[in-house]
Amino acid sequence: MTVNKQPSRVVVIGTGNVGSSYAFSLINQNIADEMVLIDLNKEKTEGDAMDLNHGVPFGAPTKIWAGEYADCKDADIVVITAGANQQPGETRLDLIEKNAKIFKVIVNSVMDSGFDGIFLIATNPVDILSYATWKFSGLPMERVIGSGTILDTARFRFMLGDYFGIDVRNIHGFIMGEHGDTELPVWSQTRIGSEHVSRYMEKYKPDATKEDLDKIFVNVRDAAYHIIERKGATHYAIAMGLARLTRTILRNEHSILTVSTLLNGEYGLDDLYIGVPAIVSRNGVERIVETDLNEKETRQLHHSAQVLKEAMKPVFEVE
Ligand SMILES: NC(=O)C1=CN([C@@H]2O[C@H](COP(=O)(O)OP(=O)(O)OC[C@H]3O[C@@H](n4cnc5c(N)ncnc54)[C@H](O)[C@@H]3O)[C@@H](O)[C@H]2O)C=CC1
Ligand SMILES: CC(=O)C(=O)O
Repeated sequence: MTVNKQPSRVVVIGTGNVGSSYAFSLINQNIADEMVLIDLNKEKTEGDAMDLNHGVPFGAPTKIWAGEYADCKDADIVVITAGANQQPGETRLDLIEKNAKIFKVIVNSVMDSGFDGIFLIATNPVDILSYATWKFSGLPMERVIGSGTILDTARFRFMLGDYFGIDVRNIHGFIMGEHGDTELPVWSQTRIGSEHVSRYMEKYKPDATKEDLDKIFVNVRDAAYHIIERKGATHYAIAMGLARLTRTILRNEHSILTVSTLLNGEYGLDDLYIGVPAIVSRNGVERIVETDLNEKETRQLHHSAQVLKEAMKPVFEVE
């Protein structure tokens, strides 16, 4: 039998908490044929590559090495998880100046290799750095994808599942907007199985209250602060979310995920990256699925966009 399929290659730039957890998720889920690790700290990537390679016999055949920017040339996906993370009390937007500078160098180095694939961005503030990557790279918008509110949506579904005692896979709801303090829960579209959440409460959980749901959202929004206070960083859940995104791209799954993508008039907004439900496939973002929002949700989304646009200004100072 002749196997002539090109191996799929993922390059991870920034192998700190998030990047190394992502690499670990990827080999555990048999998602890519090749994985290249790049970091300012070359010794660490060498150590990570050795350690991960020693796990391959327990998992799937993946070729892993500590690489160089030249390795991005043949990559299907470059995932950027490099840069500063939040210290206790810091917001994601506080990281903009430091990380925009780092991104200018990284994105230029990737593009100099001849890279022509898809960027996945996780570094914060993720919406602004996704926009910056789109600008710096010159790639079409569908091939620059931010992790957006995939993690917030996962937290929302997990916490609602926990509250209602229902399998998280039957909780259908999402968080939109900035991956940060101005994000919003889309209650008008939140369902438990086939029932709208408010109808489900009336029928099956009369002791549930709107105040409880409001508290759940606050815990979702502030989850990163709660985790960072306790352990200094968050990384496992986002790593699994990035692996999910990688899989939907490499396997052309056409999944609807709340990624950060460029708006061009959708929701009455344009020229910014922000978290919205979109179909993701082998071509990247196929289409934004413009969901019906009620008046309050529309107002909240516009507020989130306004805060992001204001915070985006320093990105252009490093251009
Ligand atoms: N989008 C999301 O949902 C999430 C985003 N994050 C963000 O991910 C980012 C990374 O967080 P951690 O992994 O905890 O940080 P970390 O400090 O553990 O790792 C960052 C890595 O980037 C490397 N790095 C810095 N500058 C570089 C450059 N110019 N080239 C190559 N490598 C470089 C560092 O050497 C380090 O290994 C942060 O911005 C954090 O806020 C974290 C969790 C969730
Ligand atoms: C750090 C971060 O962005 C998060 O855990 O949501």
